[in-house]
Amino acid sequence: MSKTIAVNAGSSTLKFKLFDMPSEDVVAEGTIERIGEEMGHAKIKYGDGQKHEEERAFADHGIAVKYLLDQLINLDIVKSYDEITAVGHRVVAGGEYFKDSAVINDDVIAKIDSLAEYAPLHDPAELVGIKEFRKVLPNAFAVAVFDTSFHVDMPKMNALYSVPYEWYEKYGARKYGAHGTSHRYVATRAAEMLGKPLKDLKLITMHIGAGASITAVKGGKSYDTSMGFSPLAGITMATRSGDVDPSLVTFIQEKLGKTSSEMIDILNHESGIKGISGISPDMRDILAAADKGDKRAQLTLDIYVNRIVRYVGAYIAEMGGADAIVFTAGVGENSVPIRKMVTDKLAYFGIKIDQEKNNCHGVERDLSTPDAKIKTLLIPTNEELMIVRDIERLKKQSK
Ligand SMILES: Nc1ncnc2c1ncn2[C@@H]1O[C@H](COP(=O)(O)OP(=O)(O)O)[C@@H](O)[C@H]1O
Ligand SMILES: CC(=O)OP(=O)(O)O
Ligand SMILES: [Mg+2]
Repeated sequence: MSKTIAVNAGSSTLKFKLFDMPSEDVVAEGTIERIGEEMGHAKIKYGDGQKHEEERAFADHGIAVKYLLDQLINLDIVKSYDEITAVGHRVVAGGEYFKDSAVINDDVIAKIDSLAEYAPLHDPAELVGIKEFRKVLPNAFAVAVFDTSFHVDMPKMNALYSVPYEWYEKYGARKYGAHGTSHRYVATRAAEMLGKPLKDLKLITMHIGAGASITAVKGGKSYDTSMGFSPLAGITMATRSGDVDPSLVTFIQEKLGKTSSEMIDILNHESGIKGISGISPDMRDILAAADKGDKRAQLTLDIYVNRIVRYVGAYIAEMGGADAIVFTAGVGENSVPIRKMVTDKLAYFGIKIDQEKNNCHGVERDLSTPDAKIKTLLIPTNEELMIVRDIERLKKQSK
C-alpha cells in the first residue's frame, strides 16, 4: 500500500500527517514545536496508540525536518522511504501567481523562493522542508498547497488598499490573506452539514489558532478576509498584533530607536495576546488569569473577543447576510468560553448557541439553538486532508 505525507511548516512548528492511500487513514501524525527556541518538543503518534515524545532543541526547520525523516524509520512507521509515494507541503505565500496547488519542480521552487519576502516567517521554513524531502524522496509526487490560493481572486474592492495604485501594479501591494486551505475545508464541510450547495451559501469562517484569520465565503469563494498583505493583519493573535495604524509603528520606532524590521519583529512576536496581557501567548493562561481577577488578562479577553465580533459584523454587512458562522483551529475548536463570549456579543444578528451543545472540544457539531437566524457550527479543521486531496486531484490531471 502506498503512503502520502502532508507537511505543514508553521513559523515555529512542523506538523505532519502520514496517510495510507487510497483509504485516507492516518497512520502517523505529529508536531515539532518551539523550533528555534532553547528547548523544543516533539510528539509523534503512530501504530495502534503508540506515542513518541521528546524534549530537545531544534535550532531550525532543517533540523526539525531531518528529525522527522529519521523518526519515520527509527519508530518503524515506514520500513523504507519508498513506501511514501507522494508528499504535499503547505506554503503560506503563493502571491497572485499560484491560483491553485502546484506540482513541485525546479521552476516552482524558484518561484516560491522569489515570493518568500511576502511571508518571511513561513515561506523560507517551508522551502527548507520541500528541499529536504526532495533529497530523501526524489521520486515521490510532490505538491505545494498555498494558503493564499483560496483568496487570490477575491473582489478587487476587498483586496486592494487605499494607497497609490502603482504600488499594486509594481510591487504586488494587495491583500493576500492566509489559512486558505483551512477556510476552504471548513466551508466545504459546513455546506455538507447544512445540506445545501456551497455556491448558495454565505459563510463566515473563523480560523482562530495561534495565527488567526476570519474569512467571508460567498458562493464558495473567498469574498474578504482579515489577514492582509502578510499574516500580521486582522484580529488579535497569540503574538501577532493584527490591525494597527501604521503611523503608530513609525512613531514608536522613533521612540525606541528601532529599525523597521525590528518593529515588524515586535509586531509579529511580542504583541497580540502576549503583548497586551504580559502573561502568555496561550489563551488558556489568559482565561485562567482572568478567572482569578487579573485586570490585564480581562482586558486582553475583551480586546480579543471584540476584534472577532467586529470582523464578523463587518462581513455580515459586506455579504448582505450570512447563513452560518464557523469556529475552527486551536482556540475555535477547544475554547468553550471564547465561543460563548463571541456568540453572546453577536446576539443582535440572531446568532444563538445552546450552551450544552457548546460544552465540547474538537468535534464537528451544530451549536445553534433551533430559533437561531444564523447557524453557528464547530468544525475541526483538517488542512492535511485538503493537501492529500489536492495531491490526488493533481495526480489525475497530470496523467
Ligand atoms: N482549550 C483551549 N482553550 C483556549 N485556547 C486553546 C485551547 N487549546 C488550544 N488553544 C490555543 O490554540 C492555539 C494553537 O492553535 P493552532 O490552530 O494549533 O495554531 P497554529 O496552527 O497557528 O500553531 C494556541 O495558541 C493555544 O493557546
Ligand atoms: C499564515 C499563518 O498565520 O499561519 P499559522 O497560523 O500556521 O502561523
Ligand atoms: Mg495553523
